[in-house]
Amino acid sequence: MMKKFIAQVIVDNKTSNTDKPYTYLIKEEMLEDIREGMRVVVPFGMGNRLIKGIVINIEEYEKEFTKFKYIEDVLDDKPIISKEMIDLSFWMRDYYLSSYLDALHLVMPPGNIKEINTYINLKKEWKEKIGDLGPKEKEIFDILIKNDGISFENLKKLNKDKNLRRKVISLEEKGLIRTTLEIDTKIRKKYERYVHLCNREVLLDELLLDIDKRANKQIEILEFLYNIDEISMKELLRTTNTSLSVVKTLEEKGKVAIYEKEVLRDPIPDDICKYNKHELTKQQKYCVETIYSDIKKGKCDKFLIHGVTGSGKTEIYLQLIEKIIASGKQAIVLVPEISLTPQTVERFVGRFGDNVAVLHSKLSNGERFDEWRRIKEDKVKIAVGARSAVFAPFNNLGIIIIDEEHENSYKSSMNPKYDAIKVAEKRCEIEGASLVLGTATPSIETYYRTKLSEIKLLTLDERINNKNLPMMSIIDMREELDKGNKSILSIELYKAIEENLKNKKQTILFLNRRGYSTFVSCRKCGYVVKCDNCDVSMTYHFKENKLKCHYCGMSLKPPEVCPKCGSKYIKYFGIGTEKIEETIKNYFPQARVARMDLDTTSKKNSHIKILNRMKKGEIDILIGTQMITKGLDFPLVTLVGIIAADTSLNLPDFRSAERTFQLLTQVGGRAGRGDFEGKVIVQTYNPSHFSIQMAKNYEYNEFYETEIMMRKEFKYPPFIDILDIVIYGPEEERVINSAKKVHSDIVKQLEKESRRDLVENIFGPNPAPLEKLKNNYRWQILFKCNKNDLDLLKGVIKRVCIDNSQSKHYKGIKFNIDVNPNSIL
Ligand SMILES: Nc1ncnc2c1ncn2[C@@H]1O[C@H](COP(=O)(O)OP(=O)(O)OP(=O)(O)O)[C@@H](O)[C@H]1O
Ligand SMILES: [Zn+2]
Ligand SMILES: [Zn+2]
Repeated sequence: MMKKFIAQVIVDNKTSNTDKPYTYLIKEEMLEDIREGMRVVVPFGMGNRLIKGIVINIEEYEKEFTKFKYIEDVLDDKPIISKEMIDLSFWMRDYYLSSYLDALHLVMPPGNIKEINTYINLKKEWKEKIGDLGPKEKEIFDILIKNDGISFENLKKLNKDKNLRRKVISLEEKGLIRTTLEIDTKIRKKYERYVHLCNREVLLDELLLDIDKRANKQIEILEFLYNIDEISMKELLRTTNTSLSVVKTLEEKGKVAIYEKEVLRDPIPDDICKYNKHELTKQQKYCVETIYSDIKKGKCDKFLIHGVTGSGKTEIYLQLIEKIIASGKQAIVLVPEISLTPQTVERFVGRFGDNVAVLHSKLSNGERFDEWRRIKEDKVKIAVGARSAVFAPFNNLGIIIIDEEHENSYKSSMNPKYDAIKVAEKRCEIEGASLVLGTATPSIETYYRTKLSEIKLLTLDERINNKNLPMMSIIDMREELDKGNKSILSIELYKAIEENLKNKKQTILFLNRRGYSTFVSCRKCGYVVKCDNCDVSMTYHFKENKLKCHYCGMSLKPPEVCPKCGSKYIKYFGIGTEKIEETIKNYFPQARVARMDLDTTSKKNSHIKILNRMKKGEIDILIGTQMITKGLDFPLVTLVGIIAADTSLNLPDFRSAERTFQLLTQVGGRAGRGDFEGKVIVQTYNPSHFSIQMAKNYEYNEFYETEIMMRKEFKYPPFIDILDIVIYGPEEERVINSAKKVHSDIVKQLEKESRRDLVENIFGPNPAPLEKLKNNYRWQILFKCNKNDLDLLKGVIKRVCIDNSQSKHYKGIKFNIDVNPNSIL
């Protein structure tokens, strides 16, 4: 039997019963053109409808192959995804139980693959090289001359050459054309007019021969252009101080060419200052050298830099990256989305300039695609971004650095619900790169792995210039009430702010909440205003005098009297940043106060503006939520007040102690970074809690030891894995019945596998903590399982839920599966 080649293709068809690779035969003449990671057109289904897909695997095949169809066409001249990234996405699909398409989507160029095309542009110098072309190539090139910028697909309609693709590649190799991927979005590309000389081969005198000697401006422009490659029209007019009409005249005379050129949308502001290199401290130097010597030896190890706040971790990253790119490799830096502040970006762009691509969620689709392409085409060496930057399509990755590794925003809430740290680790293994995690407050899971020697620990226990960590004092708010102080500020915090203002220093006040007050309730009967769709309490917003649901966005006018008992004593409880702002302005009318939370920063750049004012010293007191905990480095901040530590302590989550410790340490770490001692004041109703006491004394190791014991005792990660299935849908009864069916099917399957022992660690089905969300009822089944059993359990869940999701039992029902969720709300 003859040998043939087959390709596995994932087709772009969004129903889950087609979510598997399909096998296609490759025509012999196509074999040389097709690679893994390229897009193809294939006949699909009964009617052989032509659809697009992506090749994930090519192999030889010797068995019966008559039942397979042939690939119709190849759409790319180069793979758009590397083999390594395909492997990474399949690993994600397996680990997080997602679909092929969802997993592939993450590693693909942004946007819809249907909208991506290869475009062909002439290079400026094509005239000089046209001599080398054979007759067939010449034929193709003639089409290109008439259709500069044509898509590959359209070129195919104009030229039926069987080897068109190879000829185009050859034209590119000969330097006549350039091919680029481009996305056909509705977003307009950005073009600018450019000018260059038509004929550069002649001497300048010859060029000026037929120009009137009195046409000074024309001569000046030609002389100017003679010495440069090309220039944008705007700049030409400015530098030569001429008008457009003069350039137009030269165009008519055939001296210069005016053409449109695409300029890449560049999301990085131009006014970034240079960020100079620091001479490393001994501890910093030790980190850089240890990690780099490892990399030089070709090991691809994992490191945790545990460095106290203000110990100069960023400088370590920067100097490591410098070495990595000098060796010809590339670097990815992940930072939490909310720390993608100008301050962070400035450090990377200020050091490496144009070599940096910045990826964040506020990019437009066009900007995102351009950044993706700059990375893919090796125009930049460094990508800085939030979670999804872990998929930056570098071809020769040397290092992935993850700053603030303890942050929960590295876990995605969309399918696949991946953890960027785990994915980074996997990617480093696949591509032979090193992984560096950094934080002042390592997550319990990561620190545990340093104890197991899976991750190498590097410690920085000193701040730069030996600055002291700020003094932290804990205020018992119950005692304040006993003393008759009903204000939200303790006496100590009040006095400290007053003093700080007098000394012309800056203060940060932190609150783990937003809005004016958390909820509205009746003091007489206890009624609480809740959202009808979501069954969660609604939040009162003072300025608009409205109640809002933070899940579905519904808003209401607050009731004047209690809807239930008619009493007038319906009242606003709790405090929010707005309320603090009001109180502070009352107490300190002379102070310049600003507030930073989701409400004040929803407009693009507004949060940058607030931080800039802070940097310039135009704000005395900054009030904020989570947004102000991370990465900020303002030398004049000497006082940090934490209004209520209890909000994080009382979260219904096994990580609440860890979160509280991290929060106090991180927020506290914003103080005293300059030349002045810092001070932190923590207000709480629970002052003796170990997370608060140990944060006060900066005792990370003690905190870790206490917490890890509890995790072991109560069976939590890192000792086990947690799996969470939420079953949801619009009809309550169907949801409950489905949840019960899922549960009993899983139990049956486990019995079949002779693993009844696993059943005792299944919790539920129960109503989920958020029982109703956006008109869906939600039930939940939780699993705690030993690491060794995770694959088995996932296999069972896959069979019971995913493979059956189209069955009639589950009509109108959806499953939300999360492997090691951040929280189970
Ligand atoms: N070797 C050095 N010499 C002098 N200054 C330095 C040096 N390294 C870093 N710095 C400066 O020290 C300050 C603190 O550094 P950086 O912000 O990187 O700390 P960090 O460890 O990331 O802290 P955090 O975890 O709180 O964000 C910065 O202003 C930085 O410019
Ligand atoms: Zn009432
Ligand atoms: Zn709602």
